[in-house]
Amino acid sequence: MNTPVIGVLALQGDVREHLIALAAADAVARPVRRPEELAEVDGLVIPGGESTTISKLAALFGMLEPLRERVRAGMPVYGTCAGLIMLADKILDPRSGQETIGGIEMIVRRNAFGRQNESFEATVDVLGVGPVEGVFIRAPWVESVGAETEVLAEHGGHIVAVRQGNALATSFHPELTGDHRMHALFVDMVRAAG
Ligand SMILES: NC(=O)CC[C@H](N)C(=O)O
Repeated sequence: MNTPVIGVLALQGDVREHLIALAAADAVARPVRRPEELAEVDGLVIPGGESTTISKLAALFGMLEPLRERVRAGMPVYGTCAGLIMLADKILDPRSGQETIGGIEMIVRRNAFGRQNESFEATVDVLGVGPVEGVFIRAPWVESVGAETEVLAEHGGHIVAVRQGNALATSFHPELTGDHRMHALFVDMVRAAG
């Protein structure tokens, strides 16, 4: 594959920052809102924001099933924060009616780091990448993972980065730091899948 085309799910959340980070990591990046747009990308980033809102809008825009299908078919996907929640097979504390795309065998806890610690930065050692500065904003953590899920990083004894096949997810926001190594890792995954 030459330059991979990577979409950023643009229903809600910090879309622009991901578009910039992907472009810096040598991908062609574009927003994706509709099934026709999803069909044209080689990989997809699901940004942070509010997972309940993203879930609602994905259903409203007729995107939930197309997203599930493409993830099931092996399209590389990277979820950050609320995006990680969207990739979980199970949410421990969902709002009523809250749906996910799924794809990673894991159970996640929303807003897990608690009120005292709603937003913070921490250095996180990511397997295969090294130490990165993680920005956590009302972040989830991963309570437990299945046999096929690889844990890439922990913070304070909690899982904050995982990978299963072509699906990557982090509790933190790498798009806010100007360090594009997590996006570069994902662009490599998209290239390898093509
Ligand atoms: N920064 C974020 O993406 C926050 C996630 C949010 N707390 C949620 O449950 O969706």
